[in-house]
Amino acid sequence: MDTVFIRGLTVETCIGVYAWEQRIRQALRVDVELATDAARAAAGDDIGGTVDYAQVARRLQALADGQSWALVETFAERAAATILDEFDTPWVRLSVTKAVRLPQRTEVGVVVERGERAA
Ligand SMILES: Nc1nc2c(c(=O)[nH]1)N=C([C@H](O)[C@@H](O)CO)CN2
Repeated sequence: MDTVFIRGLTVETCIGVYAWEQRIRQALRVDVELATDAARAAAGDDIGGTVDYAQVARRLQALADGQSWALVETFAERAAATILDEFDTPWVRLSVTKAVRLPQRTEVGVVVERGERAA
């Protein structure tokens, strides 16, 4: 199985379980891997034969812009479902990372994997 990936995409959204977090926007780092057939795309040398990672990145920012969330899990789940629904891929792994103070600056987050991964 081949993958297209996006690493280190920063999106801003309203996210957090505390009331103060629902009044601000915070940055999330999103890393995405999605299944594709790189040989098919390469044979035609055509963006139509693969998933356009630029379109995926724009869609994820639009999702982040359009709603507020309590949990990073919720954003990750919705982002994975959106990719499977709207792009030509059967499988996605998506990692969402948030910077917090615990009390020192720490990265936290979640990884979800959805769909069927071909052999
Ligand atoms: N499993 C999770 N635990 C926590 C989350 C979360 O989204 N998933 N969120 C918070 C707070 O919003 C925290 O990030 C504020 O700094 C705490 N635990």
